Amino acid sequence: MGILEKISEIEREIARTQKNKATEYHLGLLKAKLAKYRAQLLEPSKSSAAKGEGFDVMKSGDARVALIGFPSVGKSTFLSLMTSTASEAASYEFTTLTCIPGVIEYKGANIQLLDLPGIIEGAAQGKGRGRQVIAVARTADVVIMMLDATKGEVQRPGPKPKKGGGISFNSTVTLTQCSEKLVQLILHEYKIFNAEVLFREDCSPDEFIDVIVGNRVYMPCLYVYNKIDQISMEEVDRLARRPHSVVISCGMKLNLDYLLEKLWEYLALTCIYTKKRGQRPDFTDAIILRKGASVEHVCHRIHRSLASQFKYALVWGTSTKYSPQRVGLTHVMEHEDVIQIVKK
Ligand SMILES: Nc1nc2c(ncn2[C@@H]2O[C@H](COP(=O)(O)OP(=O)(O)OP(=O)(O)O)[C@@H](O)[C@H]2O)c(=O)[nH]1
Ligand SMILES: [K+]
Ligand SMILES: [Mg+2]
Repeated sequence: MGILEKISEIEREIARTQKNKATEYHLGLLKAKLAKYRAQLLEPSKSSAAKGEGFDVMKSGDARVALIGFPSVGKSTFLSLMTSTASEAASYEFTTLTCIPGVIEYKGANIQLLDLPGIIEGAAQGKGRGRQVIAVARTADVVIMMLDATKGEVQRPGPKPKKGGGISFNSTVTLTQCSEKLVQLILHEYKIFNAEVLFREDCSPDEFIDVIVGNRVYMPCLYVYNKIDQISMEEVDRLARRPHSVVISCGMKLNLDYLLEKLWEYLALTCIYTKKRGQRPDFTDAIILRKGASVEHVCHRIHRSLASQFKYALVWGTSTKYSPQRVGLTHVMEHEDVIQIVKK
C-alpha cells in the first residue's frame, strides 16, 4: 500500500470513530500515525530534491509575512481567519504540506501572508523540507513565529543565546579542515564569545563562516502565542509580557486586532500622500511602499510612464530639510511625506 492510501485509510477510520473519553487514546494513536505518514510526504522525493524544488510563490502586494512554527500550532487556522483564502486545518500534525498564500487587507495595504508546513527539529539540515520553509521565510519582510500557548515552556526556535560559558566545540564526524582552535579564532573575529558549536559534516573554514554570517541575517520576528483560550489568565499575562510577543486565540478570535496593529508596526511600511498643485494633500488614499523607497518608486506607483515625464517633485515631511523641498527621482521618501510631482 502506498503512503497516500495509508493516509486516506487512517482518515476514514478517524472520521468513523466517535469522539469520547473511551476513544480518546485510540484517536490519539491514529493521529500520531497519520502525522508520521504525512511527515513522509513532506520529505522531498529524490527527483524533486535533485531539482531543488521549493515553495516558490509569486510575491504580491505591499509586503510579505511568513508563518513559521511547529506543527499544529494553528498557522493554517490563522491564515483562513485573516484572509479570504482557506487553508486546511486539522488536529493532526503535517496537515499543511506546501506554501499557501493569502492576502490581509489592512490600512489600504495588501499584505501577503504565507502559510507553510510546520518545522521540526533538524529543519535547518533539511528535515521535513525545512530548508525550503526557511528559504521562504528569508524572502519575507516579517516572520510570524507562531507558538502553542498550551505547550508550556516551549523553547523559541532559533539560536539559543548563551549568557556565558565560552565556546563549546563538538563534532559528529572527523574534521579534516577545521580545528577547535580555528573555530575559536573565526568566532572571535565575528565577536562571538559564547556559543555551542556542533559540526555535522566535514566543512571548510569558508563554509563555517557562511553559516555564521547566514545566521546573522536580520529578520524582524513577532512571536505569536496562539490558543490562549486553553490557558489561565495568569499564564496569558506572563506570555503577553515577553518581548516581541503577542497572545491570541484563533478559536475564540481574541486579540487579533492588536496583532494586526503590531504586525503593521513591525512591517514599518512607508505611507506617502500625493498632492496636486494648489490643492490640499489627499490623506484618504496613501501610496504604500517599503522602507527606503525613492521618488521614482512613487512615480511608478502612480503611472507607468510618469518617471519618464518627470521634471522634479516638491516634498513636504521628515525626509527633507525644508518644506517643501525640490527633489529628484533618487530622493528617498519617509513615512507620511507629502509629494507633488511636476511634469516636463
Ligand atoms: N483551542 C484552540 N485550538 C486551536 C486554535 N487555533 C487552532 N486550533 C486548533 O489547532 C489544530 C491545528 O490547527 P492548524 O491550523 O491545522 O495548525 P497548523 O499549524 O497549520 O498545523 P500543520 O499544518 O499541521 O503544521 C486544529 O485542530 C485547530 O482547530 C485556538 O486558538 N484555540
Ligand atoms: K495541523
Ligand atoms: Mg497548517
